[in-house]
Amino acid sequence: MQMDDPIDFSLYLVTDRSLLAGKTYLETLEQALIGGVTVVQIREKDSDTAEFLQIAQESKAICDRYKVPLIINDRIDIALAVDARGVHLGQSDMPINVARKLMPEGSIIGISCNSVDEVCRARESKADYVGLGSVWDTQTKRLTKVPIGVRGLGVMLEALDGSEIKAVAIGGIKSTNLARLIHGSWSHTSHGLDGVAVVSDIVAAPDPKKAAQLLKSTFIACKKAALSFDRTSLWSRDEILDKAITIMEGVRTLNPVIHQITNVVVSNQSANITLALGASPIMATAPEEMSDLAKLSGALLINIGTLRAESLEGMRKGGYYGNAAKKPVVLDPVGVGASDFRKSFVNELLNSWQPSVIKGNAGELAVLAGSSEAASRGVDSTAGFKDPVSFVKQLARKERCIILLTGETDYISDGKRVFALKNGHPLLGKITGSGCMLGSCVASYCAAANILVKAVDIEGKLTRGGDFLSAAIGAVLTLTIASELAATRKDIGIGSFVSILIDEVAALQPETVRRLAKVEEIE
Ligand SMILES: Nc1ncnc2c1ncn2[C@@H]1O[C@H](COP(=O)(O)OP(=O)(O)OP(=O)(O)O)[C@@H](O)[C@H]1O
Ligand SMILES: Cc1ncsc1CCO
Repeated sequence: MQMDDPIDFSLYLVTDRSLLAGKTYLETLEQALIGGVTVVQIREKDSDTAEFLQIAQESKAICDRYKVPLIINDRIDIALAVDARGVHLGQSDMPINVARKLMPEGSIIGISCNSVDEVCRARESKADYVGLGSVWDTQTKRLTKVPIGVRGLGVMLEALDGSEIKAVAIGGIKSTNLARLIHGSWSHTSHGLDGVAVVSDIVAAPDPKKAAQLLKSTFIACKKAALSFDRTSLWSRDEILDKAITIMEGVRTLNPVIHQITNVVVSNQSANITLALGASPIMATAPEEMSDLAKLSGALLINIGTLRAESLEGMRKGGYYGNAAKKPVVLDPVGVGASDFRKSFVNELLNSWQPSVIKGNAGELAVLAGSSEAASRGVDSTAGFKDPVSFVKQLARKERCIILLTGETDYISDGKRVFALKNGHPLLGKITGSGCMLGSCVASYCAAANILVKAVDIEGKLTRGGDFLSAAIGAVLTLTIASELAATRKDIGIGSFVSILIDEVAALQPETVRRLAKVEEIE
């Protein structure tokens, strides 16, 4: 191992002797190295110099044996004394330019950053890597700053675009939340993490080798899957329409169970439209049954329309188990702009799991994107975007999922391509829950799409297992074309429209969809 060999940051172990579970510190370190840790940082916040030095020397000898670089937290004197590969600094430790002068040429200097400003300063000071965190709340460090969550990492990574600086996330990272971290942190400019820093999931594990192996393989698989999001489907508009129709027929023959955690206003009409599509609804909210339902169902819809504090646990677990079971999860952030409660709730959910599709009206999606451009009042959108095409594309890239923006024209993007769908009838805007029913259609179509490709695509299942772009397009076409047919009925009014719409969905023929579809790709 030479001083100028590039460091593999993928699994960065930060030590903490207070968390050891049975094994000695050195045994734990060695097991972690055998398990695949790629870089080690010795953090000894409570040791005196002599003890720190001894730990560092012993750690260095073991790391050398496994050809893994050693980094010392904060103490440049200890780093020099043991000939460590580098130092890791906090914001209130020695400035990087001073540390650079003290350390031998070619040393690695990293710094902890909690904000975009700190990342920009690290970039100006020419840090070699940044430790971004804390991602989640953690027991291993007394947090002085609010956790940034996975969705706060993307903007920090974006601030490193065009630089060679590596980035690792830190804070509460475990094998169980790693998938969410990798996907959710990806910036809309396609900048991903170079690695993850882990403390307790390895140090406090009964089997540190196994823990490290699991973290490493999960990191590699998730990074590969996250990269696959950048591949867009190459099908033409007509092929996508064919696929949407195949999925429509697939729902009718496969009858997938669609688990829906939805609002109390629309629960009944959502269950009925799911049946009309040919799928089988189960409306269930108890956190205790989320794991079983994820295995049983083909997809999950999470709609926050009538949120309560008690809803959080079920929705958090639902999405988590949905991801774990590789089932599509559709998020409908109804009225997210109406209150801070809804906003922080959705943020919390998106920090816990990866949606496959997010659907919403302009007001809702503007809030998710942190944009003030589109206005809303309660659950209704009152104005749209000047440039909906770029908006959906950017948001799809940021959230790394399909975005469906509803309105008179619906826009659907996978982050690369955008389709505009112009079917529908003004009566859809007059009834309550048309968007919510559309959420049920999207979840049903994603379930069928996921089953239809199951054998083909093993990677990237988290967000891209099925052809969710075609599924979302098919779902919109089904509801909106059915609405056009329903509206032609004699004496139709707001009340009867809902029932007739459900009848038309059940009776809709694939040829009718093909004939009436107004889908165009926007270049
Ligand atoms: N004026 C309209 N003309 C045509 N289609 C419409 C119109 N208004 C809504 N739609 C269709 O209705 C579906 C639901 O979209 P909408 O934007 O109304 O959802 P929403 O605001 O979330 O609804 P809700 O909050 O009532 O559930 C979309 O597919 C959209 O195309
Ligand atoms: C009216 C309403 N209020 C909360 S959810 C809902 C259904 C339409 O979004």
